[in-house]
Amino acid sequence: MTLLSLNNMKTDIGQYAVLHGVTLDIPEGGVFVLLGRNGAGKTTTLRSIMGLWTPTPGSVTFRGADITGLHTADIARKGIAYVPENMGIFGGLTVEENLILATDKGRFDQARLKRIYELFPALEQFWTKQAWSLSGGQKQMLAVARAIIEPRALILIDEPTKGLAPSIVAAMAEAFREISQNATILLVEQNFHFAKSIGRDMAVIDDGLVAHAGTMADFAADTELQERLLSLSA
Ligand SMILES: Nc1ncnc2c1ncn2[C@@H]1O[C@H](COP(=O)(O)OP(=O)(O)OP(=O)(O)O)[C@@H](O)[C@H]1O
Repeated sequence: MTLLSLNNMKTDIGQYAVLHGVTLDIPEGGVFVLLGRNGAGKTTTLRSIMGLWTPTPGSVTFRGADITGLHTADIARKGIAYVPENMGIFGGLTVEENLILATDKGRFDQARLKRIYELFPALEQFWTKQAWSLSGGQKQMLAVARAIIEPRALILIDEPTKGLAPSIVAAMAEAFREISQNATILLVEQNFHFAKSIGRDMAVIDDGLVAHAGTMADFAADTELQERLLSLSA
């Protein structure tokens, strides 16, 4: 079943046309990966879904309802969370404060909190530490934890592995597999090996358009296509 549909999204940033008509269906469940070269329009696609840019023309349909042009907070309340590339955490606040601010009602659901501790034990360990003092990987874990502190159907995550050590990347992959049992993850990722290890479906954005969409297994097996669309050799 389709969870999110992007229909001919054209997004301008100031005077620049960045997306030229992105059309894509994201099925419910699992990890869907958006790949593409630098500057292709992946972040702009996530921001257009989240109402941080408004596609004109074009539309975003979530669970069958048109959410184009809604305020970001209203889009979040409909069940979409966003982990931006800069992570959006508050360095001067503790881990606990960062998480409580991400709750809907200013209090924790203890069962969800327990699950977050299981996924990311470092967050329990550093519960009272200010976020600036965490490592890069721990900050990323906090950012993802903020996105799942309330039940959300769709979690948009922008380049979570950037600059992280391989052991942290592996832990992140494990966490994403777990999270995607109960939610859909739309992941922008430059690390193709990471993307390949967790993605079920995928698309490549190139120059503001969807250049390819299909299963990750098929794409991973097609080195010629990878080379053409990503300039990668597997
Ligand atoms: N605020 C902005 N003002 C002007 N141009 C922008 C702005 N944000 C993005 N762009 C331009 O839009 C294009 C797409 O950017 P976007 O961040 O969506 O790409 P991306 O595929 O996510 O790439 P990257 O991996 O480098 O983040 C780029 O050419 C970028 O320079």
